[in-house]
Amino acid sequence: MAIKGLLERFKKGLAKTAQLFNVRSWFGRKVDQEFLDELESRLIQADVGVVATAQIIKSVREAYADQTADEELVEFVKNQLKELLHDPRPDVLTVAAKKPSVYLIAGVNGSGKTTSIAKLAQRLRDQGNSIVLAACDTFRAAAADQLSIWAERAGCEIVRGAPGADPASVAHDACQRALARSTDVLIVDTAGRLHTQTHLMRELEKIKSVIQRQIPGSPHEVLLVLDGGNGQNAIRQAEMFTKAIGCTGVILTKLDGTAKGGVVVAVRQTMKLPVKFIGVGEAIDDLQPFDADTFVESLFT
Ligand SMILES: Nc1nc2c(ncn2[C@@H]2O[C@H](COP(=O)(O)OP(=O)(O)OP(=O)(O)O)[C@@H](O)[C@H]2O)c(=O)[nH]1
Repeated sequence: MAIKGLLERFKKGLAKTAQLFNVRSWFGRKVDQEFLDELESRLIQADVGVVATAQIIKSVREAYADQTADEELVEFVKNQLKELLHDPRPDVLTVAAKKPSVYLIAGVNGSGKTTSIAKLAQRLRDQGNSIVLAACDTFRAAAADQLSIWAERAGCEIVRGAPGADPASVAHDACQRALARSTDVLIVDTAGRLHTQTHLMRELEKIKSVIQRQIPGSPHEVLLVLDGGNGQNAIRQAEMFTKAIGCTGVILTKLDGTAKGGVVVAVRQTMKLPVKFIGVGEAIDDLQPFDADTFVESLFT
C-alpha cells in the first residue's frame, strides 16, 4: 500500500489515541512543569509505559524547558518515540527457505486471534501463497467452526480434529498435509484458554515441538496476539507466553477501539518484541503491517 494510504489507514484506526495527545493544543504554551506533567499524564494514559514516558519527559525538559511549544517540539517528541520503536529486525514475516513457512499463533481467548489469523491468511493469499490452516484449538468446538468459515472465504485449506482431539496430533496432520501439498504457508491456531494456565502453556509447548520435529527449522514465526485495549495487562500476557514458547513477534489488535495505542512502545521496550501487525478495525483488510514512522505520525496530527 502506498505510504499515504497507509498513513490514512493508521490515522483512522488510531484516532482515539491521537485525540489524547491533541498536539494542536500544545502550540504557544510554555514548556513549564505544568506542561510536562500534562504530557507525562497523557503518555501514561496512552500506555506508553512508565520507563519510556520518563525518558521522553526528561529529554523534553532538557531540550525545551521554559521555551514555547511549537512544531519543532512536536517533531522532537515524535523522534523520541520513533527511536524507542526502532527495531533492527525486519518487520516482515520470516519466509522459510524450503516450503512451508510455518507461523504458530498464540493468544488468550478474545484477543482477536481467530480474526487476525483470517486477516493474515487473506493477506498472504492475496500475495499468491497457498495456505493450510491448522485448527489446534480443539478445546472450544466453536473455534474450529469459526476458523473453517474464514478458511473457506479466504480459499485456504483447513485441518481440524474431532472436538477434544489432541491438538498436537492436529498440528502433526497439518504439517503432513502442508508438506504433501507443497503448501507455501502453514498457519497454526492454538487454544487461548484451557483448564489452567499451566495446561495451556504445556499444550503450546507440545504443539511447538511437534511442528519442530515435522518441519525442521520451524516454526518460522511464533506470533502472539494481544488485545491493544488491555494496555499494560497485555505486557503481562506477553511475558507468560514468551517464557513458554519464545514469541518472535506480536500482532496487536483492536487499536481502533482504544486510546491505549502507546502500548506498542511498551511491547517493544519491555518485551523486546517487534510488533509485526496491528489491527485497526473489524474488516478483513484492517490488519496492517506495523510501520513505526507511520504509527508515530498518525498519533501526532
Ligand atoms: N474493532 C476491532 N475489533 C477487532 C479487531 N480484531 C478483532 N476484533 C474483534 O474482536 C472480537 C474477538 O475476536 P476473535 O478473533 O473472535 O478473538 P479470539 O481471540 O479468537 O477469541 P475467541 O474466538 O473467543 O477464541 C471479534 O468481534 C472481532 O471482530 C480489531 O483490530 N479491531
